[in-house]
Amino acid sequence: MSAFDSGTTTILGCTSDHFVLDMCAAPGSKTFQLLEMIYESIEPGSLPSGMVVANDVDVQRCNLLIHQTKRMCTANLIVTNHAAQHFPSCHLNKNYANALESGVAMEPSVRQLPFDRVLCDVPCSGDANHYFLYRSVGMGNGIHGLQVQIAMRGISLLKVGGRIVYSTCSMNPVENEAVVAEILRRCGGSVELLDVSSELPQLVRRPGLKKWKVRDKGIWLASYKDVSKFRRAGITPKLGERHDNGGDENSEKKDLEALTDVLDEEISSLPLERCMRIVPHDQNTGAFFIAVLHKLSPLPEDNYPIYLCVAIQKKPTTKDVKEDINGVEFNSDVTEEQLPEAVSSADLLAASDADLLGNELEESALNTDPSKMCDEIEPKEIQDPVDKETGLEKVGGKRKLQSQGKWKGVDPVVFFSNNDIVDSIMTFYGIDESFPFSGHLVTRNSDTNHVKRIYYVSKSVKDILELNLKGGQQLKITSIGLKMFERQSSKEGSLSPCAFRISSEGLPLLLPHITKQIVHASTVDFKHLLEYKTIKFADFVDAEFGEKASKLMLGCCVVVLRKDPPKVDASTIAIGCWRGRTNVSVMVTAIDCREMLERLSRMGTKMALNCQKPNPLMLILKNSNK
Ligand SMILES: C[S@@+](CC[C@H](N)C(=O)[O-])C[C@H]1O[C@@H](n2cnc3c(N)ncnc32)[C@H](O)[C@@H]1O
Repeated sequence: MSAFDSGTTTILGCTSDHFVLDMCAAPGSKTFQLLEMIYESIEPGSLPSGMVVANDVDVQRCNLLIHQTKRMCTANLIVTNHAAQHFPSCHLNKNYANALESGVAMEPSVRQLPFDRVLCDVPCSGDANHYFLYRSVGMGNGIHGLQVQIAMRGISLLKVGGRIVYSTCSMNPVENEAVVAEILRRCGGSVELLDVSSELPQLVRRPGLKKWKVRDKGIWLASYKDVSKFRRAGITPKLGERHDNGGDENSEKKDLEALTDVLDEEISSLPLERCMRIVPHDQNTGAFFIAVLHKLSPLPEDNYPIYLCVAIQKKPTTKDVKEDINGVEFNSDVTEEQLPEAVSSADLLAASDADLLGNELEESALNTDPSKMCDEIEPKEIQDPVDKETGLEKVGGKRKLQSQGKWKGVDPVVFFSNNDIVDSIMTFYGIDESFPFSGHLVTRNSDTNHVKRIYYVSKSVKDILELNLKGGQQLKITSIGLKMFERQSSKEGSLSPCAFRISSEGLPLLLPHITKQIVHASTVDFKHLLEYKTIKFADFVDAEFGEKASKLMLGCCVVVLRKDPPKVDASTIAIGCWRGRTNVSVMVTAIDCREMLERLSRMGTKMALNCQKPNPLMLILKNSNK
C-alpha cells in the first residue's frame, strides 16, 4: 500500500481495537485498507478486537463492496445500507430498560455505537481526477449540503477523543474547504481541525485554501456582497441565515455588508490551511482533498445541521413527530402549527435517532426553518423504519421492543443457536474446544432447520449485533461476518454425517483448529486435484494419500499442500474438497483452481507461498499451532 493511494486511510490512524465507521464505503477500496489496518498489529492466532462498519446508500454498490472485501476473509466487518446522513446510533433507550425489567433482554456489552474512527469519503462532483477543471461547479454547489450533513452525522457518531477524516476526490473548494469551514462553525469548539503536516511525510500535499469564489448562474461570486438582489432569496449567507430588516432596502444592504465582513473574518480565522490538497502533478496520483478532525467534546445542541438542511418532501403530522422509532416520546408539546413547513420522513427518522443520542440533541432540532434548506442528493433507497420495519409492535398503545425485526427485502440477522447442528459440525471436523463458537455464529434465516449458510462473527461484531437486536434492529445489515459453513445440498451430501461443508472463506480461520477430515497431499497430487477436479482414490500418485483419503468420512474434507514440517502457518495452502464414495473432488471455483495452479507452476511451490495476495487471516494462522 503506497502512501499515495492510502493517505486517506493511513491518516485516520486505525489500530486493531478501533471501531471504525466507513460512511460512504462502496466500492470498498478504502474499507479494504481499513480492514488491513485493524488486522495489521494483531497477535498471531487471534482476531482483532476492533471492527469496521462499511455503509453505502446504494445497495448495488454495497454488493460490489462485499465482493471487493471478500478476499479479506474477515469476521470483523458489517456492511450496512443507509443514507449516511441518517445513519442510526443504535442507542438503547428507556424502552430497553423497561424490556430489561420485564426480563426480555439481557445486558449487552455496548449501549450505543461507539466509533473511534470515522471515514467520511463523501460523494463529490469527482471532477478533479479527470480534467483538473471545475467541470461541474453546479454539482459542487448542489452537493455541498449533503456533504455537510454526512460529515456532521459522522461527528455525532464519533466518540469524544476520536478522529474523523473528511475526503473528496474533487478540487472544488465548495465541496472541500467550504464544507470544513461549515463543520467547524457548526461544531463550535467541539471539534478541531488537526495539523497533520508531520504525518505521512512522503505524501506531497498543498495547504487548504482560505479564500475561494463560488460560481452561480455563470457569475463568480467572491463574497456575499456580490450576490445580486434577485438571487438573495436563493442564496443566503451561512446556509440560510435570516435577518429581519423591516423591509428597508438600505438597511438590508448595510446589514448584508456587515454580515459578509463578519463571515469573511470568521473564515479567515479558521485554520483551513491544515486541510490537505493532493494534486496529480505533484506525485502522479489522483487528486484528493483530505481534512482530519478531532472531536474534543459532545456537539453543541443547537448546531445540529442534519435538521437544518433538509429536502422538501412532505409536511409531517404531529403524530409523526411525537413518536420516534423506538417509541420514545419527545417534543410532546409540539402542535401542528409549530411544525416546520416541510420535513422529510427521513429527517424525522434522523431526529428520532438523534433523540436516542441522549443529550446531544434536543427539540431545537425540530424547529427547522425551511429557508435553511439546502440541496440534497436523494439516496437511491431510503427505507423508513418508522413503523413495521423496525420490528416494534404496539402493545396497549405503547410501542414495545421485539427481539427480532425486519427491514423490507433484507433477510434478518439471527444468532444461530441450534446446538445439535453445531455439535455435529464440531464432532465431524474435530474442531477443538478452544475455538470460540458459542454466540459467534449467525444466519440470515430465523428457521434454523432450513439454514443454508452459517456466518462467523468476531466478538466486536457480536457485541454490535446484540446491541442492534436489543435496540429494535435499526441497522439495515446487508452482510455480516465470515461465511464459514454451507449446507451441502447434493444428493450425496445428505448421506454425510455432517450436513455442512466448510466454505473457502472460513477455511483460513478454522484450519488450525481442525483435527479430523484433513489430509496432506504431495505437490503433484495437489496439482492434479486442481487440474482434474476429481480423482479416484486409486489414481493418486502417492498411494498412501489415496488410502488416507478413502478412510475419511463421506462428506467435506480439507486437503492441505504437504510441507516439512507439516505445521499450519501463514504459508499453508489448503482447499476444501469432497470425499465421495470412490474419489476426492475439489470444492473450489474453476477460477480459483486456475489461479492457484498458475501460481504453483510459475514460481514453484515455495515462491508461490511467498507471493500470495496479502491476507490478514494468514497472519492469524501464523504460529497458531505452536
Ligand atoms: C467517493 S465514493 C466512495 C468511495 C469509497 N470510499 C472507496 O474508497 O471505494 C462515494 C460513495 O458514496 C455513496 N453515497 C452517495 N450518497 C450517499 C449517502 N447519502 N449516504 C451514503 N453513501 C452515499 C455512493 O454510492 C458512492 O459509493
